[in-house]
Amino acid sequence: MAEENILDTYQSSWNDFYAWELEYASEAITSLATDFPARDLPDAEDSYFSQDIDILSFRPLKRPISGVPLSPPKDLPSVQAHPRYQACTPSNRNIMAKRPQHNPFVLTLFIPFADEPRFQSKYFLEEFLQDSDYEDPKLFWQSLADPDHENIQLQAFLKLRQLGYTMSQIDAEMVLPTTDADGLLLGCKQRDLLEWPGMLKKTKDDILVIEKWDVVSRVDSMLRQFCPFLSCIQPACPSHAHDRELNRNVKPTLNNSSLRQRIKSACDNMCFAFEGDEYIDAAPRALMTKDVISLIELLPDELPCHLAGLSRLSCRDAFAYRSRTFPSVLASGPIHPDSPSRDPNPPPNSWFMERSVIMKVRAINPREENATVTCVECIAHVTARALKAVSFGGKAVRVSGAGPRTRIRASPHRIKSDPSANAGQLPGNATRRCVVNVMPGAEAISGIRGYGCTNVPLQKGNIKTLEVAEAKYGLGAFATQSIKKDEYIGEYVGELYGTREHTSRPYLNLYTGLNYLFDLNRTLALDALTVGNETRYLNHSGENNVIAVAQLVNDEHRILYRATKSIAKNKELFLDYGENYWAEGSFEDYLARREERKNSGEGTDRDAQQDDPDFTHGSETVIESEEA
Ligand SMILES: C[S@@+](CC[C@H](N)C(=O)[O-])C[C@H]1O[C@@H](n2cnc3c(N)ncnc32)[C@H](O)[C@@H]1O
Repeated sequence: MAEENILDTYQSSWNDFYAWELEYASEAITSLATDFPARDLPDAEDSYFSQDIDILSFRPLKRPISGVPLSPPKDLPSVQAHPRYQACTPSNRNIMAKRPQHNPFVLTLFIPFADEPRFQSKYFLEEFLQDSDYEDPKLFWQSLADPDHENIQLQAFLKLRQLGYTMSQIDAEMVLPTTDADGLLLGCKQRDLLEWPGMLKKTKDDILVIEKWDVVSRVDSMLRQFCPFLSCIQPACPSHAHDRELNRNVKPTLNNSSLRQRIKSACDNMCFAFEGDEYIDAAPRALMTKDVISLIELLPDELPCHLAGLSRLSCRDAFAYRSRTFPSVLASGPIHPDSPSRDPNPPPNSWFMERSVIMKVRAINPREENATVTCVECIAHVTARALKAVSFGGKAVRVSGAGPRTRIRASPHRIKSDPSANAGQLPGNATRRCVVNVMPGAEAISGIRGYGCTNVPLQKGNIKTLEVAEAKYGLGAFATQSIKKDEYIGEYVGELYGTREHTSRPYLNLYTGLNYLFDLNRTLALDALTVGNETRYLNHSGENNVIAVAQLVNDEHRILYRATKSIAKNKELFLDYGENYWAEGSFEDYLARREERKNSGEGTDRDAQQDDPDFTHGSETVIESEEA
């Protein structure tokens, strides 16, 4: 009986959801199916779009789960698809590609272009298998987890709760995924579930009856599914890729001064780096709720900047509430003798202030020792204590006074540089001093040469709007306004991965004739095939009007596009891809080389590339320090 009721409830949730969702999805997709604007092109006859265009049409859903009959959805309109492009997820920043697994099972959902004989699926699968770093991997079909199911199952669960079923009764029938740690509620893949008319909304009471729906479980599940850096919402975020376990019942090991030592960059103007201990009493009491206290108790050594992201407090409030929760953190010196705050190479005391001051004192000549300058744009509530060890041009500077007209003095001894600044393959002499949120005047001095941080436009995201339209070589990027010489255009973003990983990508690129790979250096590449923005549409020309420049921003190696000459409105933007880009020739050349190697027992083209120190497959960049 219980099983029947659960099935019925599941069925009705399913029907309600799809009665709404198909129409919603249809509207959303129809609104995307716009025509590209027509342009007068010199070679319109070899237009890329003379090829067949697929028609995407919706079909009624099959029964998605055995035992749950569905009422057929109503017919939906056909939508004309864009020309044959693989999906491009708009993104304003790089994301880490999935790393190759040391796993005997290589999973695939489908083989792209499998119905086209020229594609040669067997070769693709050979390459695809090499994406695993396991010696003898085997290929498996992967079943697709539909995100809609989470919505429906959660809805059914809430309805059953309302009918008086307990969690263990629901679990016992095994119709819905179980509610334990790996089950429906805590294993939920989505943070934001869709809402539809008539759905049961989770009220505060509903949340309370779900035994594990407390802040500890939520944080725990977030740590398992998303970036371990709590305030970051990117799954598999490249900048914060480190493992972290959730500690329970732990006491803080860092006092406030150790926390201050740990901060390498301020999160915003409300960062605790700007506040002294006097703020602890001044912070508003009303915001210090039970959930906030649970969070602080759960993560007692978390930086306030991270706690702020999770608790939706300002960083300085998170700092104040931590100090109130654990009054011992006010003591000076490590709280425990083995405290991790005993960093052998702690960053300079006023690391953050160092950066803000550097940007404001551009009148100083870095070669001039003992010059006294006035810090004209220092943030008003900077304290003299925080400014005691600032540096400029590699020289330590002394500070006297505080506030907007703080005076700083250069002295001949060098300040110790941050030991992690050159970790990884970072370009040239790039440094990471230029952090934009703390430099209100930075845009004014973000010139190409001379004083200032050239990476500021990247950090600010001040991009030029580009129009993507049909061009001589497929789609191209066009200026929607005139762009001046040396102006910043945008950032080339994509999936970040090792040049030796994802060996099946180049095969696909050669087949489609569309290659969005961009070598960052000899070991790292960006691929905008499935994740990117308008800059992926810049075509190649030897007479380019744009160059790509590698820059370092907050520890990350990023690609900035800049105009090399003035570009009039409506003109196409071109980049010089460099010789290596075209080195592999056509798909047919590649297949012929491959056959030849196979017959002579020499292995694949990829093996040859691995042995070739000069092999690269992306565009070339200019490497530039972020401080000119
Ligand atoms: C980074 S994408 C540029 C955008 C591309 N046109 C599109 O439609 O998505 C690079 C691809 O554009 C095409 N392409 C760009 N410049 C070209 C050129 N000068 N000659 C021939 N093909 C070009 C090639 O197919 C190349 O793999």
